[in-house]
Amino acid sequence: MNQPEPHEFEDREALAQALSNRIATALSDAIELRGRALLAVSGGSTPRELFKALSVEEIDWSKVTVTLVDERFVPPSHDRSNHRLVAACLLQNAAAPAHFIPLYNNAETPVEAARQASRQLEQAGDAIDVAILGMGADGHTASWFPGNEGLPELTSPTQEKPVMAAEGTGVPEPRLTLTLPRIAGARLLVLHIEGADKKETLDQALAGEAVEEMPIRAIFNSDAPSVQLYWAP
Ligand SMILES: O=C(O)C(O)[C@@H](O)[C@H](O)[C@H](O)COP(=O)(O)O
Repeated sequence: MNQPEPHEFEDREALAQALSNRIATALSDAIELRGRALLAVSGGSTPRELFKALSVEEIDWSKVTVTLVDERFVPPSHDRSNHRLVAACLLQNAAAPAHFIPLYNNAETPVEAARQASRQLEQAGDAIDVAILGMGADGHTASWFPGNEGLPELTSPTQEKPVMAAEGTGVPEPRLTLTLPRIAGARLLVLHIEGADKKETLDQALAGEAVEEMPIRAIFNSDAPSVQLYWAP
């Protein structure tokens, strides 16, 4: 199992600032090299301050495409929508001109929505320049939930679909999620977690093997670049 490279901060504000600067530099480098940049962010509650810091970074956001690592199967007007969070906190200020690719769309089923989102993502570039992962207290990342019967497909190193539908026990709505090869292929892969409890969860994940119990292990078992771990208490 590959160990992450740790970056620890005294507080969450310092983390948000440092991580925002690092992402902005990586996006600028990608624009310089390839003329465009692709950023995939997670939702949930952790990244809110990071998004605000990132939204005022002075880079050429018109050349940046933002998408989601995962999404809840709800429209952007819903208060659990990750699209809504990103629109409110990240696609603002200097970042307003960025292009956004949603995973949720008007398709009737999550499977069809995933198919449509996959098509759009395939047009956005061969690899993600920066992917930011979060992690839940149960060891899930993206929408790869413990015990989900679709997990082997979502975390297969040979999965060709970039986006798939997913579910989790006790998770209120179906999900749409990037699959392992798309995330592991990111040029810069960051795990952003906060609080002592999540650090303990991560230590537990790094100490074991069973992906079905703690799906984040699939990342550390993969040939992803060294995961950059950003943590603050
Ligand atoms: O939509 C989501 O819920 C996610 O993208 C998910 O994978 C998230 O990163 C973790 O559940 C951590 O969530 P918190 O930051 O809320 O703890």
